[in-house]
Amino acid sequence: MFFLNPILFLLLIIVVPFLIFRFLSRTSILHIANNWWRTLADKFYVYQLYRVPQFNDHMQENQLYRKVHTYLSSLPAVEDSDFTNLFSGAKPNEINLVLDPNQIVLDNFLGARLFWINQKCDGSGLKSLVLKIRKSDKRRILRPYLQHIHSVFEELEQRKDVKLYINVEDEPQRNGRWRSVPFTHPATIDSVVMDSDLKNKVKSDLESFLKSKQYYNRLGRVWKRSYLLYGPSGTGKSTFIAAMAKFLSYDVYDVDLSKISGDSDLRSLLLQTTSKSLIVMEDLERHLTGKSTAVSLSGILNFMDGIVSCCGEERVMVFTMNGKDHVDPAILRPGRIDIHLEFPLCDFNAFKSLANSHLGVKEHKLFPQVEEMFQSGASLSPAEIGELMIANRASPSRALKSVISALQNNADAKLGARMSRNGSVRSAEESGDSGILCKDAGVSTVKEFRKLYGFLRRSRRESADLDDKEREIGRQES
Ligand SMILES: Nc1ncnc2c1ncn2[C@@H]1O[C@H](COP(=O)(O)OP(=O)(O)OP(=O)(O)O)[C@@H](O)[C@H]1O
Ligand SMILES: [Mg+2]
Repeated sequence: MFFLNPILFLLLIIVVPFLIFRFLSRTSILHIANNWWRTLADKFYVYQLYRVPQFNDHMQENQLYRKVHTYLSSLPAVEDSDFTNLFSGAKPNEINLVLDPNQIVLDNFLGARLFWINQKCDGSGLKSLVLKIRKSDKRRILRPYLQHIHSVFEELEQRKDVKLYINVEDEPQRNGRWRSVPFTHPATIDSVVMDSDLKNKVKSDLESFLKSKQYYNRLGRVWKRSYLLYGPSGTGKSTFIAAMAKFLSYDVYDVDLSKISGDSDLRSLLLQTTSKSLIVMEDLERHLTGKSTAVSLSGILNFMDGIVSCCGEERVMVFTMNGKDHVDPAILRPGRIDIHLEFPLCDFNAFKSLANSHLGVKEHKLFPQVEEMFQSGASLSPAEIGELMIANRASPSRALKSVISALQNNADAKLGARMSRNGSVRSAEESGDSGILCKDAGVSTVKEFRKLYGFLRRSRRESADLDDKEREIGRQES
């Protein structure tokens, strides 16, 4: 008999349940049964709910929401949940998991089960995270759990990528006014061409700012530092801002004043910025002198003083201008602007740094000619020189010649401008309107012109000679 054979019987009671379990585990039946059991067990507990909204009534960002959101996104439970969103990250091959509206994430802490529900209110579009916790666990768990979220968030912040936030037009149906993208600008403070002493001073100033929380608190001052970067176009102001953000590992908030509807709008935008951020206002003097923004001078002064910032914590403000001559001195006073950094046009030293970084050239036979051009007063921005070098990087000689000819054009243009100014001075003299000072200035200017004009003719000749020589060498080589 089959049942009397003990070996066959043993095989049957082991193999059959194994096969059944294997079949069930490959389908969703076990998973469904497990979920039903959990739902049923949950019915026997009383739960308490805590809502963490993204914004308060004044549309100021709730920092706890940001912390919880970052914490939840890092949990393996998000990966294991039945439904979640996948987005490509800033780095190649990086995939980010992003919570779906109404997704529930389960977390375990000190033996307690906690649920987070990612809620989106349909009418307003505002988001919030709802924590569901058993009442019996609440007293034991809640405080240490929130503390745990805070510590994990701080740890994640150390490793996070920097973001660039841009303010958009007011869209009430969307969340907040800032849109963010990963900030991947390649500039570093070392890659920006500027005086090396100045560079080191800025670095140590930023480093000491980072360590000065207690100091600012003791003084009762907002923990912030303000920089003014000023200089002609293409001298590296925006590039330096990117380098500062990278140095500090701070997010960048780029305030576009033309998209702000008034002082209160500027204030509410600032309330939505976070600490550890670099807040940037570019071309400030253009906005102040023109009609490109609805923000008033006093709105900007309040913003600079940081009195409107919610927590006044760890913010570096950077303003840029092409020149500060026509700017209200109230803006520039100490305390509002802590550090003034000038970004000048290239001199010969800056040119040599650019030649080194862009062409890999430390010395060249054309350098003396370039130096003479700078000494005569010709100048170009690092952006202009850098572009010429990049375009001709295959041939350093060609790159340097194109820089020389651009410097010559610049000198010609300056000469032309001064000649025409001088002409108008002379006609004013002839009409008897000018004072004695103008005559003196006219005489010295004529001397300068002669010097510059003689130099230009000489340098053109030298450059032509060099071209001939190179052509000759080229012919001989071929
Ligand atoms: N000092 C510099 N060192 C290295 N690169 C520079 C420097 N200045 C300018 N550049 C290069 O020139 C380009 C333009 O520079 P950037 O936009 O930073 O100038 P800017 O001063 O902000 O000009 P604008 O006033 O017009 O906004 C960038 O690609 C940058 O790499
Ligand atoms: Mg710029």
